[in-house]
Amino acid sequence: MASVEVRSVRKSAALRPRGPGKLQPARSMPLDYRYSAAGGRKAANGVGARVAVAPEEEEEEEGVEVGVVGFEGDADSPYSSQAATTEESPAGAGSPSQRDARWGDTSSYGARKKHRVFCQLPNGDWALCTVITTSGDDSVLKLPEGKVLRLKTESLEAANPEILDGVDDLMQLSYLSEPSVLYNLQYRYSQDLIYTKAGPVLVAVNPFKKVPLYGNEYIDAYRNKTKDSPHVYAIADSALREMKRDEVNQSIIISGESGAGKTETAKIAMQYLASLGGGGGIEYEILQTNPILEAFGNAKTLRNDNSSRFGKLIEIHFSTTGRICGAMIQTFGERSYHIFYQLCAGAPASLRDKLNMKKADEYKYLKQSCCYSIAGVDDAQMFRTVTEAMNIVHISKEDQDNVFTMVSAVLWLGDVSFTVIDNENHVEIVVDEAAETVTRLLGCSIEDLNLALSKRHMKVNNENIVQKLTLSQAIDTRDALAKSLYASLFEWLVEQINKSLSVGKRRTGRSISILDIYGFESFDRNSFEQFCINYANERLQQHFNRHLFKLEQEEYVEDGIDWAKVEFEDNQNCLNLFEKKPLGLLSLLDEESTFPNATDLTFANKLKQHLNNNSCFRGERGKAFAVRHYAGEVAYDTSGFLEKNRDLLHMDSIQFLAKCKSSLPQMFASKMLSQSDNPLPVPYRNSAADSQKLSVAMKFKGQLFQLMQRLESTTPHFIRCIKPNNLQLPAIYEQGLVLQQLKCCGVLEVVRISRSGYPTRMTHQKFARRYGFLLLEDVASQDPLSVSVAILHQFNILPEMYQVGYTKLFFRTGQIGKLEDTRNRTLHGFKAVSEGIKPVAMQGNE
Ligand SMILES: Nc1ncnc2c1ncn2[C@@H]1O[C@H](COP(=O)(O)OP(=O)(O)OP(=O)(O)O)[C@@H](O)[C@H]1O
Repeated sequence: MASVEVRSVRKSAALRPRGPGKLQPARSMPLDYRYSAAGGRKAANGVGARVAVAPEEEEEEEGVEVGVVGFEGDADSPYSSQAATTEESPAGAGSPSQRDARWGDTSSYGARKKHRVFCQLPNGDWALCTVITTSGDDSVLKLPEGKVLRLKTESLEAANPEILDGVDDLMQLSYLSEPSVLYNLQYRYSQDLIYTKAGPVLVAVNPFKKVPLYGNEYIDAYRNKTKDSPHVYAIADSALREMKRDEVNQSIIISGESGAGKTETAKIAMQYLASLGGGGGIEYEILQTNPILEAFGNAKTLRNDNSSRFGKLIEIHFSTTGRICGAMIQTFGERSYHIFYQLCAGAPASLRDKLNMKKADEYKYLKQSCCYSIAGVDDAQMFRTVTEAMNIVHISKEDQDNVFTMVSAVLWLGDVSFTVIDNENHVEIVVDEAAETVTRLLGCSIEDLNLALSKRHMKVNNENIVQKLTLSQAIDTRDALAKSLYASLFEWLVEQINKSLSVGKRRTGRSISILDIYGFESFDRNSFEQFCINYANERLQQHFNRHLFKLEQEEYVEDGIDWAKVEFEDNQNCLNLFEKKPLGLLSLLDEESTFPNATDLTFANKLKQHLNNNSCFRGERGKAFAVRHYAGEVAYDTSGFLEKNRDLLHMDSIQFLAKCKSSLPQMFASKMLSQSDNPLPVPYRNSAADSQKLSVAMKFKGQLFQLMQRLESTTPHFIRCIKPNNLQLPAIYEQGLVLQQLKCCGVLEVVRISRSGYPTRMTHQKFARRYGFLLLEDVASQDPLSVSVAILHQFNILPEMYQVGYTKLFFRTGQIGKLEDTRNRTLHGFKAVSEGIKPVAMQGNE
């Protein structure tokens, strides 16, 4: 979206911080929201169920032996034979076990002496405690810090035995309740184990400090498989292996809220791929795109000191030998900028003179935030890092100068001021240092600049007239020009980077794409930006659902294996609400944007008129409406929607750029003109209603569709980044905040389905071809199914760990990995691990 104002740099309404609890609480989520039974409502129950503990009772209970957790041999233990099942078990109404039955993981549960349980504290957090006694409906519990309290037994949640504390895959938890998951992640987080698997998904909790988990030693360990704990490296490694093994493009899809760690995670994944696939030098260039994109595309916001204001897909291409041979970056969305501060702080004297640079706090656009530095960041040093990175990705010195000239022009444009020349508030620009510097940097005359910013050509009743602009119109025109110059500059820069990384003829079609996209947003006030971001997240969620729930289960059914369907929340209805033609949110927005007399209020009324019966839509008072997103309900304020959606840079401004003598403005203008497929001759395309230019929302939708298409042809690997606190500080883990994010991305359902499902599959042919040589006999002439079954027997894969479908074998997690290890060891000439098997034939192997 080119809709973020330049003046929003480092602080703007759109980038306001998200304070604790700003995401909608369960109360405001859809009524049928799947977690409601276990989440917010229970908070009320838990707290309401509290009964005061009399001091003497406390005394008495203190005497009871605590601290020993004895689960072995206990009928209620998750380790008892019937409890080990992953199937849902019936449970008493309203009991925690019933609530958790939805997770399909709990056996019938009753609080027993010495059991560990979770109880909910008045602040809503869950605390792990020990049952001291149970009598009637109540249990007396001991909190970790020694306090004793009495609660209704039915408000308690079963806790897993100590042996499961901190397991590295949530799938291993016997009780998969919200408190268990929160506790497990917190347990690991407190030991700097920030990565945890949730079945196929990697959960990454932002440490907000350096953790000793990266670098060559770790990369080697994951490459050589001497480490297998959850890690971004492990995900990147799987992507690389699967790309080679299956000859299918891969994607690593990283999502999470602002400040959750997506960009860092993307860099860590790139680092691993560069290290394993590198050698030719291009990998270094790819890594160096990060400082450039961050300088021009990231800004300090109150939520994140280095917040990406754009989405990024980087496609890394590999040669047939598995070496990186190029990359391509696609960006989408809004952008704002560290580079202003870096240029002010770091430009060498000659450049400073040439661009007539001032200090950051002297520019109007930068003054508004009163925030000129970021703790721990040296802007001048960053400027040198950026220019060095530009050298590495082959952006010539001349082009670099042109880029910084534009950055300076944007800053100086903000300082261009106006004088009122008549009593109708019409204006002219003030010819001062600002105006003169802008004209020098862009290569135009003062007259041209004045004309562009103070007058507008209009077509009224087929007649061309020149309208003088009022002060506020002139300011808007100036800001729109600055914003558009910057947006064009960013786009151009990405194009140059792509040229430099271009794969050209070396392209093999094999690639790993890393997607770093802004997460779901819900603030007190949500505008057009949140509307677009949340729409994108609905699409991505559907991709996630499709791969982890829908396709997976469809495949089981199609292949005829024994499978009980697991329900999941499909967000198709919400996507329809956005995309349906002609009565979806986007179509209605576009239609209204083309009416000259339409206002944000008429738009809101139109939505209410047509969509009130849609279960995902709720009309609100005045200009507001709410959407029931998969992650909760968000209320949008339509103020500014139409203007932001039109986002028209007036033709006078485009023509002004086209006339400038500097090379970049000319290039930007011709691009803007070519992007517009308006049939009218240019001089007459003068009003918003005339323009056939794609609306911002439609452009966004188009980019999103392209992105989804690209992702659809890849095998996805998902990483969900979690922000443990809003303070950007280490060692603070806010349960409510973490839970909200886990809910937003359906982590618990994924674990549930993966635990009972068969995430790895392979056709009989491929399986026989790949592992057949490990059998003692010559299998070339046998049919693939018999060979497959023979392999399964040979390697003692337990019957509950796989299913044989019509066309494929389906495995529970981890089974193929064992076979793969054996295959690799055998291929490398080692003795096969399993019962002294030696290969007799190597037929059919790659
Ligand atoms: N693995 C990590 N190790 C150390 N610090 C981290 C890690 N991941 C994130 N951080 C810290 O958190 C900050 C925010 O991370 P990042 O910029 O990646 O968030 P983001 O999700 O991309 O946010 P946005 O959507 O606003 O761009 C980083 O600047 C860094 O300080």
